[in-house]
Amino acid sequence: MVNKITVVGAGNVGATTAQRIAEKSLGRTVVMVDVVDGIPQGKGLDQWESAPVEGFDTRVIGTNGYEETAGSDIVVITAGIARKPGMSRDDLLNTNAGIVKSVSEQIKATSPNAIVIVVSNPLDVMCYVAKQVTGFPRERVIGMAGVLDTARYRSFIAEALDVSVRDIQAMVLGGHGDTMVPLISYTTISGIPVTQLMPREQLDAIVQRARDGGAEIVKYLKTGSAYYAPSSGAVEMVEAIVHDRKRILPCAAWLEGEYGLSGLFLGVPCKLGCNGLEKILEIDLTDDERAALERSAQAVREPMSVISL
Ligand SMILES: NC(=O)C1=CN([C@@H]2O[C@H](COP(=O)(O)OP(=O)(O)OC[C@H]3O[C@@H](n4cnc5c(N)ncnc54)[C@H](O)[C@@H]3O)[C@@H](O)[C@H]2O)C=CC1
Ligand SMILES: O=C([O-])CC(=O)C(=O)O
Repeated sequence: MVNKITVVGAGNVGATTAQRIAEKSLGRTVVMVDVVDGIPQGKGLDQWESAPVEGFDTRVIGTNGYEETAGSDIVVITAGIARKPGMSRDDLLNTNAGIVKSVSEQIKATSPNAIVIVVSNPLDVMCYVAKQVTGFPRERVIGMAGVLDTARYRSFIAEALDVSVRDIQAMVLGGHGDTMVPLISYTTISGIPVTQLMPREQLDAIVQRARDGGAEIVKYLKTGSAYYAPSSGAVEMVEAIVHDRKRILPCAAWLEGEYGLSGLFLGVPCKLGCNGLEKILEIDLTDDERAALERSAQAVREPMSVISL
């Protein structure tokens, strides 16, 4: 385990992330920070009181300031507003850019060596804000979206084929929005190409459902967006880093020429280990997949261009 993991934002995603980190004993201490007085303190205490039953020794604390977060090994940023029915993730842009900017300034000042995992939406642009404001190298600013989008895609395929989710290998690349790029050519069931087990029409419907996966939950919840699967996604990345697993996971990474793209965050296959982003894998894509990735990049560049930092 590492010494300290901070989760900024003690709302739905943040609090669930903190509890999952504690239950997996990934850090000696988990610090939850939020601007609302009492919420991180109350949730942190409540989580710590679950420790004797769950059997973890990770101390969970909540605070409104950054003193207790000083020297964190990993910081997960979940601060920001969530969308409601009828909104796109880009509708959160201005509000969340301000929030992620102020959070990033605090992280830079108090945890200058941290690896930052961004969750706040619109994800790819918020990663850019965090990287610009902290000035951290790209190895230490990584976005969570691909793991979630892929988990949704995998869960739908497992359900349709009535097989274990464990046996579905897949990757969803691109931005975390309507233009995300599920890679059918790399989707296998224990090594068997999915196209051998499912008619193309059914697969296309699953791809579309995965793309709309966030909106599907928003429609049900009405007051906010998904948090169980998103927190699982963030914690899978934390775990890969804490245990130096060298996992290959789809994450938002700052591109410097990979896939012919530069100067933006986009979901690509990444190797995660104790140094954070250790490598971006450049895999072969079909012409359609490459074109879809380029469209997705364009959809990230547009909101990026209107924010001022
Ligand atoms: N990347 C992804 O795949 C996903 C991203 N999200 C995004 O994560 C964010 C959080 O979602 P939820 O937890 O459901 O929202 P929430 O509303 O339940 O929690 C957000 C929390 O952030 C806090 N906050 C606001 N400003 C802050 C600041 N300056 N410092 C610290 N805390 C601050 C709020 O007080 C609130 O407790 C949203 O932007 C949402 O769109 C959610 C799910 C998946
Ligand atoms: O849909 C949203 O706004 C939250 C999110 O990013 C997701 O659940 O994929």
